[in-house]
Amino acid sequence: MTTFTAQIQTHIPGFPRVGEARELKFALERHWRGDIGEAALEETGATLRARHWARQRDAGLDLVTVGDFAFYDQVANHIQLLGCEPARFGFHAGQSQLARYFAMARGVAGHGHAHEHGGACCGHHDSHALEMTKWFDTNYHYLVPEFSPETEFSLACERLFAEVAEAQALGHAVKAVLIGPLTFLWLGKERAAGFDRLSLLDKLLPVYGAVLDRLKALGVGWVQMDEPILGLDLPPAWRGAFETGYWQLNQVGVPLLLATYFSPLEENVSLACRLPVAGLHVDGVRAAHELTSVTDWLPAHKVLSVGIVDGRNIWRTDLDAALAQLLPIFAKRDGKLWLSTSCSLLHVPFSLAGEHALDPEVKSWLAFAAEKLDELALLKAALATFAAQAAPAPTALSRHSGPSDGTGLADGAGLSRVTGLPKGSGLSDGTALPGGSGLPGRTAEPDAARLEAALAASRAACASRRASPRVNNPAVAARIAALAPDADRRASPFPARQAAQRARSKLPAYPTTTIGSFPQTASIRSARAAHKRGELPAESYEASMRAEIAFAVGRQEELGLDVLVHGEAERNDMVEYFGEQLDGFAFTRLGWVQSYGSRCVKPPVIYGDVSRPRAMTVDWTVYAQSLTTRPMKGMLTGPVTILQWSFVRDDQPRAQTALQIALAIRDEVADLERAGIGIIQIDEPAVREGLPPRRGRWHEYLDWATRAFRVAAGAAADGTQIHTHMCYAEFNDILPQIAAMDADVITIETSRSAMELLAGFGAFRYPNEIGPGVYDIHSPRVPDTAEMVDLLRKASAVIPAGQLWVNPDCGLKTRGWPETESALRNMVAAARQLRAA
Ligand SMILES: CN1c2c(nc(N)[nH]c2=O)NC[C@@H]1CNc1ccc(C(=O)N[C@@H](CCC(=O)N[C@@H](CCC(=O)N[C@@H](CCC(=O)O)C(=O)O)C(=O)O)C(=O)O)cc1
Ligand SMILES: N[C@@H](CCS)C(=O)O
Ligand SMILES: [Zn+2]
Repeated sequence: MTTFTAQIQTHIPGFPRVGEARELKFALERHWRGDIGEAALEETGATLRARHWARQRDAGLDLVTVGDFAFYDQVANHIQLLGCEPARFGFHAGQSQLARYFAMARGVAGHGHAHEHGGACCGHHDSHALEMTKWFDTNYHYLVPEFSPETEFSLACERLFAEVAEAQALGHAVKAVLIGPLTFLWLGKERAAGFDRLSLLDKLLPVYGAVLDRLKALGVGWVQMDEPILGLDLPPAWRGAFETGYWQLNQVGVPLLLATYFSPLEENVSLACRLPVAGLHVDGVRAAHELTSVTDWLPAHKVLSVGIVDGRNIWRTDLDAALAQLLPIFAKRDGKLWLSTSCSLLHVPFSLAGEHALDPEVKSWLAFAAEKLDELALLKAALATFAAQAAPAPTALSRHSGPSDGTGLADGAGLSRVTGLPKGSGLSDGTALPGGSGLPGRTAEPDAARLEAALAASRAACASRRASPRVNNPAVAARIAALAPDADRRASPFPARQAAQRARSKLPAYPTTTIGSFPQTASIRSARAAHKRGELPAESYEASMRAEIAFAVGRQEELGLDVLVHGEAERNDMVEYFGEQLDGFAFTRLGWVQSYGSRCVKPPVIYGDVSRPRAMTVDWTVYAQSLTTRPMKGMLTGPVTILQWSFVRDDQPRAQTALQIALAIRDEVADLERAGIGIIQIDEPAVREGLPPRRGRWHEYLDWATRAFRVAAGAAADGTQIHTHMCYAEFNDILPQIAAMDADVITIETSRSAMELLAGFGAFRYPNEIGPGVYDIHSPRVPDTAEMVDLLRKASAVIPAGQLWVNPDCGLKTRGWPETESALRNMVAAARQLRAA
């Protein structure tokens, strides 16, 4: 067994950094408010790192990961490490590196305040924060590096090396992690026309070399180089650059583990396998079907790290299935195998330990970051045990390193050809063994009984999830089976609907509206927190939310907006709020996941068929409408966004889950309509980020995703105006599909890409009405009227004026009231100027 355990190593690509109780969030916000200094913030960082490394070691992992911590974002860390901070932040002598870092992440306003984050705001004094965009298909936002022909690189920050030393001083075996040079360049954006950022590679590689030299000098055993772009459609020049780049980096002589995740490698399998590195990590969940070819192609002297535990979702691993997958690979790799999570655990919550309110059955189906560490340790122990039982020494396993023989196992290995598991192991008989659920820790090698009990507990949980009556709801299945083929079509085409809606609402030209949320003030949040703690009765909580709604409606009337919103005071989050009210969803108490900087979200868990037991938004909306004679816009989150920002069941296609959510939203639309609401917005900001990494699969996704939206909206009468809203992404490459969603009005974020996006909409001749965001809500800066008039004039040049709406880029929940009111006042004035002209 010792021989096998020595050859099986466990590690993770990264760990959540915000802390079990969001300690980092609170420390950051205190620091930004000026309540604590840098030393105290640094101390929080060091405490969290130490705790998280201890977690990894105590769970039994062989290596702890260093370099995954960041005070704001891991890409921003690399911008500082590699010395390519844009010069515009007015850095000055004596300014600390951390202050420079936050300036870059949050912007520096000329008027003495920091911006919350990116966006092309404050262009006139050019100190706006770096843009933020989605990290691949996750709900995490990274800061976008900026590149131009003048960009220079240098080893400019000691932080990574200090963290390595910190971990070593604590006695850990360290694997450092870096974003690889190709992925770093790919994620950046060119700030000069006609410039190709790949041309910077020659300048960048020596700096990576210097970083690796330093890590080597520190005695780091392994460096994980994250290159997830190997799972994308790469232009040939980028593929070629991997060969030259890694040849150069390999010269340093520190073992490199090339890490890919989120997507299969496909045509890049052979490239990834032959690069001159010491090991390759692959996503064993999303690229499970490639495990055999990678196992076959990867030269025998290299380490294969299989990301067998899902780092993107929260389901407990089916350990039997995982072992069945691993055993043949293990045999082919001569017993030398690394086990890991598919990707960094940044994307899952910290631990299930505090989830006392979660239904115990559902809870038993889940594994968050801490539990996933235990799963890895368990898989290692099981694999070593089975291998030891099957053969006394690794030499008895296959030495075969060529293409698969089909069985995946060497003759004489003594493993069942059906399951890949040793006969009598108890793994393949499906019986749930009694015993503790405690998974093995590092303190002692788990004895056979403990291992068997832990495996049995895992098996029982997976079996309970498969068989549970709460997962399948026959009424939902019946409704989907009976869904009319034209359920995704409105009764009439857009021109007829537009006429009916204009007759009903009688809005002026350039109608003004907002995207839905108004400031989520500290008093709103603390009222909700008190209510959740049981200290504020439901009636008092509801009364205070009604007062907030009345306040927001009053302000909007006073500002002269045309289409009002209730302001979303009662919503903790635009997805979680709906998840809490839908059947088939579970929600957590502490299941926070970092979204950007200090901001977190708590994604709900979709574990079963989705249905809507009762109306979710009607009372609040009707109350808001009762306060005004102006149209009140109902506010819903769309099916694709609810799907994308939740943890989704993996036992049926995502398309099916999206359709179930769509039917629930469809019923809400019908209820709002019946209650007299004539304008309903169905937000779909996450449509773009749901696109599969490979373009070849876009079509299939866009078909079901846009249909889900149309099903949600499809029952609305012609005179009911359906809006949708999108933000946080570039949309120009999916304009036909956005148009096919057939919303009557789309409000869309435009300020980050200036009016580039609108040019796309204009060129495409987007057929319905559009509200291009006329100001960036991510900054407290108040844009003046002239600036917004200018943007609207530019918009009118490409889109017929009769199609245009006037609104901010996105919701105002992260803003304060003073800047919100001033900005909206200027926005209404801008619309009036255009009308007058
Ligand atoms: C539009 N965006 C969203 C994304 N994903 C979502 N699921 N939701 C989104 O809105 N992805 C893309 C963008 C990302 N943008 C943001 C913007 C803002 C936040 C944010 O502000 N997050 C808050 C948490 C919001 C929340 O859920 N609040 C709850 C609980 C609040 C809380 O922590 N309460 C404390 C006590 C507070 C007190 O005053 O006593 C507690 O419970 O301990 C609520 O309002 O009830 C954040 O703070 O990070 C996220 C993404
Ligand atoms: N209605 C939501 C959309 C955010 S993308 C809001 O206004 O916050
Ligand atoms: Zn938005």
